[in-house]
Amino acid sequence: MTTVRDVREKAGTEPITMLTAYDATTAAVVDEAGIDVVLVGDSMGNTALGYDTTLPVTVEDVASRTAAVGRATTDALVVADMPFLSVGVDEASSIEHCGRMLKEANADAVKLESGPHTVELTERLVELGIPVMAHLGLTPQRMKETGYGRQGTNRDEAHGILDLARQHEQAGAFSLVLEHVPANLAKQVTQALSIPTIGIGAGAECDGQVLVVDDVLGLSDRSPPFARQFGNVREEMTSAVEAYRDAVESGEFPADEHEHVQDELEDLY
Ligand SMILES: Nc1nc(=O)c2c([nH]1)NC[C@@H]1CN(c3ccc(C(=O)N[C@@H](CCC(=O)O)C(=O)O)cc3)CN21
Ligand SMILES: CC(C)C(=O)C(=O)O
Ligand SMILES: [Mg+2]
Repeated sequence: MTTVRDVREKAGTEPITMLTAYDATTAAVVDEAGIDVVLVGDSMGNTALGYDTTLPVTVEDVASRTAAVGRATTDALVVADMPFLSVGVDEASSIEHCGRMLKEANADAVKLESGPHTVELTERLVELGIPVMAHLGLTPQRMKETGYGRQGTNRDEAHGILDLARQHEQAGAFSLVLEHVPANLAKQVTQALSIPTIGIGAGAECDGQVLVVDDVLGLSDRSPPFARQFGNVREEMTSAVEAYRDAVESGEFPADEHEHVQDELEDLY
């Protein structure tokens, strides 16, 4: 069982591995492969749920997927990614939504897309016993405002990210995702913090790395420029489904070994 303490203590020692999963089958594969952290990402909006963005994803979507992932996971830490507007609107509903992930969905921690508005909230959640992973740089829930481009590309923006990183560490976050920022910014944030940084499109100097599992497997129709495809699962799936279709259409499936004949059922009429 990986704990938030294990993850925190890995900072500056061995690399932390994190991948998303949105269902029990995929989570079992990720867990058995020895990945440290399974993130039930709101990227399920773009992947499992078929939306164009993460914005329509609900607390219910993340809670039910987190519960499924948790049932299939024995070793990895399970982190629920809080969807758009589930936190930050007001303190009480933010705490309630995050609390549901631990109480109902059995998550080990929550991740919040962070900003100036999540510093006090992070402190309050941690105080209540809800571990928080922070997330800075590209925060896709703000895509209407920022687009999907690289963040922290000028000194002002970079200082803003470094500052917020420090504030979230101070507030008690146990780790920080840095998304789509220059490698030299991610390196300096990593050096400035004692909690681990987990990068996605943030260079090699973070304490860990995360990617969307569909991108890693080769399941996505579109992937960000920073992702790497490590397999061809979509091709594998396509060839299996086509082989099934061909076998049914040709009468080759089901064959004798897949059917059962009961003697006394001959001559029913
Ligand atoms: N499958 C998948 N993988 C992801 O990594 C991912 C999701 N979905 N959904 C949620 C967010 C969205 N992400 C994205 C999506 C697109 C770019 C991208 O194409 N960036 C280009 C174009 C920038 C622009 O449009 O301005 C770039 O060059 O930065 C980056 C991150 C990362 N996340
Ligand atoms: C890519 C990670 C960091 C994420 O937030 C997600 O998958 O939703
Ligand atoms: Mg997310």
